[in-house]
Amino acid sequence: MAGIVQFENVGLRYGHGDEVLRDLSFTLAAGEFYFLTGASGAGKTSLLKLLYLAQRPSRGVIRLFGTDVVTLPRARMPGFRRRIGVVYQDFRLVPHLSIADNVALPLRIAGVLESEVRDAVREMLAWVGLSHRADARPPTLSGGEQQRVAIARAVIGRPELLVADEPTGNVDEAMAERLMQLFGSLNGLGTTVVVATHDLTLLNRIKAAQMMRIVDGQLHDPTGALRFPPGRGAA
Ligand SMILES: Nc1ncnc2c1ncn2[C@@H]1O[C@H](COP(=O)(O)OP(=O)(O)OP(=O)(O)O)[C@@H](O)[C@H]1O
Repeated sequence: MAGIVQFENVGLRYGHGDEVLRDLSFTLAAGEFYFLTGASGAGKTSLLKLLYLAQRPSRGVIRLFGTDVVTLPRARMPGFRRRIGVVYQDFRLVPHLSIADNVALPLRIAGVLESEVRDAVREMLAWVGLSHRADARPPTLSGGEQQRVAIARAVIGRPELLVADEPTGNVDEAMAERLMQLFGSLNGLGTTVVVATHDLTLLNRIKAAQMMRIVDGQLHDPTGALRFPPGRGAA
């Protein structure tokens, strides 16, 4: 399958510090499901930020949907970002909007008919078990509930690429299973999914998933190809 994301010798440093990501070269295939694992501080969030265009690399080439995004003019960034759903580690909900309006945001930005927006929001809130909180404001929700809203907002527009940073860090095991099913369904519809997590129990929930492990800022594979867990074989 075609590469939806290509990194070539990518490095990232913040300010004048040492590089926190080094020599990243890999391709993500369209329609695949990837887990990104690694110890705290290894660089998972930094790598995801490069993927969802919140950060530019200090060196190297990143191609997204076939386009070099490192040299992309700022004016073209929003068009690219709309093709990517993001579940931020800190949720980033809009505090003065209701839960339903937060979830509706990607569809409203895309100009979807209001009657369709309402149906889609109702369906999404039911999926994440929050139908009864549709009119609440984010600050009145628990951390786990806010995380579920963030997930509903990220997936509702069926993005081409979904990037999720510890998306089940605040929910119980049953909800984590349900959310992984949701990601799996989206993946079944063609979305490429990248989930960063510490939670190794998640990895077994998506049987066909591929693993990327980051160790101290480097993908743990000297060839730059994606690494698979022992016993699963190579790509
Ligand atoms: N904005 C920043 N400015 C300076 N250094 C940063 C910044 N963000 C991250 N870092 C550093 O980059 C390194 C990688 O951090 P990152 O958040 O990507 O790791 P992580 O694997 O996502 O960790 P965790 O699992 O704890 O979220 C760390 O050493 C961190 O201190």
